[in-house]
Amino acid sequence: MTLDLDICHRQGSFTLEARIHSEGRLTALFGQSGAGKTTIINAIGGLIRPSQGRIVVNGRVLVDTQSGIFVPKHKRHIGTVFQEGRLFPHLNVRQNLLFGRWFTPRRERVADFSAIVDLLGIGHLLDRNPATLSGGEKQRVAIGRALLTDPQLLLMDEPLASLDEARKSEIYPYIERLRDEGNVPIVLVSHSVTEIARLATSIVILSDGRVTAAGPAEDILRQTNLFPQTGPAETGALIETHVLHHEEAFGLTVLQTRAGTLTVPLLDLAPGAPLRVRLRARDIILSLQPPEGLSALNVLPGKVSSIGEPDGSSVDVMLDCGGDSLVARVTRKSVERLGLRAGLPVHAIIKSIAFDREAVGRAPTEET
Ligand SMILES: Nc1ncnc2c1ncn2[C@@H]1O[C@H](COP(=O)(O)OP(=O)(O)OP(=O)(O)O)[C@@H](O)[C@H]1O
Repeated sequence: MTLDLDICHRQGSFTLEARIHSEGRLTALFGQSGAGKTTIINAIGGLIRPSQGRIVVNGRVLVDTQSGIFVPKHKRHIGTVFQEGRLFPHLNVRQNLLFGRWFTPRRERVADFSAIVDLLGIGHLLDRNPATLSGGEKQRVAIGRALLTDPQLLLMDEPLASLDEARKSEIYPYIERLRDEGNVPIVLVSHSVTEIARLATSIVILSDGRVTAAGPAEDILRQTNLFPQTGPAETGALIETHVLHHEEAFGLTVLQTRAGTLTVPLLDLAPGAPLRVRLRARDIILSLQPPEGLSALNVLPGKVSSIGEPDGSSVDVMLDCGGDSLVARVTRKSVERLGLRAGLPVHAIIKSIAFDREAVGRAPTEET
């Protein structure tokens, strides 16, 4: 899918001036409260009319203020999922799911009800009333309802914001499947680094109504300075791995990366399954020698590729570990003490705490 958006919109004292080009299957709009994320979603969905500019989805012009084009909301074929699922309380789950269909002419109905129900794991909920569902279940039904309208694009405005961490972890795999198998590109609004690291293929960062950075998720997340609020704590590298084998006696799974293996808590996946692993910059320690007598199980050899600008007492050290780009956040003092410089061979020691559940997700599969 391609999304081309170049708009200017004023609302009150706020001005949005955003230009976005994305080919990602799941494009995350990330930024602090008030940055303009929802305004962009509303402009794409047709809820607001931008003061100026163009919006083109998959080559179809939805808005072009110069030539007076403004496709109305109901003709855009765009599905939206909001923070609160907004299910109809008087309809059961099946009726909620089918509701969206009523607005799609019969000949244009392509979405397969059972396939969507299976994808989202909501088959057992069909006769239930929304009031009896958990927050995560409600959101899965809301996603299903949006998909059944046969959208060409799915907008998700902080769909997980009202859920606790456990519910979020429960729903991530469904969004990953949707991203990889659903054939509907997604634009997701989020202000959680954890969420975008897990789900996004492309990231657009917004600040005060402007795009401050945009690109493939792995390129953006490595630049911890782009995330001044949460960056140093949460950002880092995304690497693609696959399951090598399990060590069930120890409750562990061994993953293959380009530079070596990583051992993580046992995963219920077959050998060969592709995975995306987030390695946070703050969870990586550097050593000049191969470490010995250490409890950490994960050590990847590599070399320093560059050293970032200091940020207070810390600095980001970019590493090349067999072709995987990692980033370690260390103190300036360590840089000096270890004599770190581009080209120097090092060992990246990854703290075992780095592998909490939400940091290990399914790797986006190639678009077909
Ligand atoms: N109808 C409106 N009239 C005037 N100002 C508005 C209107 N709607 C939104 N704004 C302002 O526009 C700015 C951007 O709002 P927007 O909802 O797009 O931000 P956001 O990045 O989605 O924030 P959040 O993460 O809090 O949802 C904010 O300063 C908001 O107060």
